[in-house]
Amino acid sequence: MTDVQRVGVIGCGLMGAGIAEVCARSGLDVVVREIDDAALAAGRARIEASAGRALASGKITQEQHDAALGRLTYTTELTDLADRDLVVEAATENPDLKIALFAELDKVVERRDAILASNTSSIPIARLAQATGRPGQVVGLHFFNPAPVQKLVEVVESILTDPRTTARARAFADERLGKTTIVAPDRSGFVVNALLVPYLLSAVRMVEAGHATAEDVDTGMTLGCAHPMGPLRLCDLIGLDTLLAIAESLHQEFREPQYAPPPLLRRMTEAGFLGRKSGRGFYAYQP
Ligand SMILES: CC(=O)CC(=O)SCCNC(=O)CCNC(=O)[C@H](O)C(C)(C)COP(=O)(O)OP(=O)(O)OC[C@H]1O[C@@H](n2cnc3c(N)ncnc32)[C@H](O)[C@@H]1OP(=O)(O)O
Repeated sequence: MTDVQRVGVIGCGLMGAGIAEVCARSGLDVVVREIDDAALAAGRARIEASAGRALASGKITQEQHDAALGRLTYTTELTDLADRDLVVEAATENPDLKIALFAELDKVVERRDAILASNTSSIPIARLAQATGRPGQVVGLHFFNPAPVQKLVEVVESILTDPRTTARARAFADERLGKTTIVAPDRSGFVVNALLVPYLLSAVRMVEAGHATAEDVDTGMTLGCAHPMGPLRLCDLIGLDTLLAIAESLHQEFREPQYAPPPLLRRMTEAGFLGRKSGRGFYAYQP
């Protein structure tokens, strides 16, 4: 059984918002922390839009919708996470930022056996753990986008993680959030991205080389292989900046050409074509 009741979520971008929503819809008390008021308001709007969508499609009742939103508190102060049983960090994929956050969290979170988790998809959990005085309590909880829809959570155990923390993190995600967990190694890409990213990068290279259009690649994979969405739409959903960060991390770790980010991915990211979240990636999106 899980002993987690009070959850903190750091970062309310694509992933943080989804994770906070999943936790609130599972009956947990959730404090969401963002860096400033504007980011907080944007994150809140993201959560409310997604919960509204679940309500409109009949997935949840009006009562469940209202109760879930009522369980969320928004703050810009990290100290408001002091009484949390579990914190999931879902800030941008910047190692220095995350290391600094874990060092601060270590000072702030009062319960010494609280679980300090990261949703990182590319930064070693052991590196984050070492920024704290309780490395055994640090674990990866890697959700998939959109978090309210995708059933999987990778639980990433570092060489410093106490196996009891892994077991508690799994119980939390399996029993409390109703997800299915797999235990993944603390190496870049874990399990899913190690397989998925070379495929996505291959699709970008195909478009870059003029081998096929984005539309044709996507139609090929949705209708030919029954994938729910084609690889270029999926790049746009993940965010091209996030995909670039993951590819760079995989390439740095393994030095294999399959992980090398194609120049087109870099140029698009530099130009601010980040996919759905910026309104333009391989496709254009309505705001
Ligand atoms: C990069 C990493 O580190 C890890 C990753 O995240 S890798 C990315 C993993 N994700 C994927 O591979 C996504 C693959 N795609 C899909 O699963 C689906 O295409 C999709 C769920 C995104 C959209 O599904 P769809 O059938 O095309 O669209 P749609 O009918 O609008 O949505 C299906 C359901 O998902 C829900 N949904 C879609 N997008 C959502 C979102 N952003 N937030 C919340 N719910 C969402 C909808 O409400 C809908 O629910 P109902 O069936 O109850 O109505």
